[in-house]
Amino acid sequence: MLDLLSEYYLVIKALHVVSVIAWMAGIFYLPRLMVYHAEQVANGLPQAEDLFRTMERRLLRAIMNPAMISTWVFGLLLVLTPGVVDWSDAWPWAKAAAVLAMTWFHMWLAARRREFAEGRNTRTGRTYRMMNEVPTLLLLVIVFAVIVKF
Ligand code: HEM
Repeated sequence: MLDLLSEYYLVIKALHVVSVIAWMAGIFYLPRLMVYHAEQVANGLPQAEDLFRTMERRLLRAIMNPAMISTWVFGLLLVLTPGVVDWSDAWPWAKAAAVLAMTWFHMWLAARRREFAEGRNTRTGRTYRMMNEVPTLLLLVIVFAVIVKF
């Protein structure tokens, strides 16, 4: 099994990066949709709500959830590959903390999506704009961790 992981190391890493790109695309786009959604409702223009709800549901279910799962699966396979992660370095710990925070952010967005779907959103467009900065900061930590390997 470990031999197989070593043999397919680069293929698994490529699949990991492709999954990461799809996950990040959604994680940046969904809060943006929520900014416009919250502002439309606040401005007394709820006509487009059904469209926003459909876009938010499809983005989360069809792209973000599968992409998050495959990022985790391929990432954990990389962790299990002999010689890839040395836990006495700092970078795997920094990356693990940032990846857990990214997963929490995904869950936070999923909970907000449910509120929008049920007409229970209480947050303003400004809040979603500010929350949009969270994945940017986490992405910086993750990419520096895996590339610079401090
Ligand atoms: C979800 C849990 C994750 C796990 C368990 C994980 C684990 C790993 C591991 C072990 C590597 C191999 C490092 C190497 O070959 O030296 C790797 C590579 C990589 N990961 Fe992750 N990762 C996860 C999520 C993420 C996320 C969320 C991002 C970006 C937002 C990301 C970006 C990358 C990149 C760009 C590489 C390639 C680095 C290189 O080839 O130098 N990973 N990941």
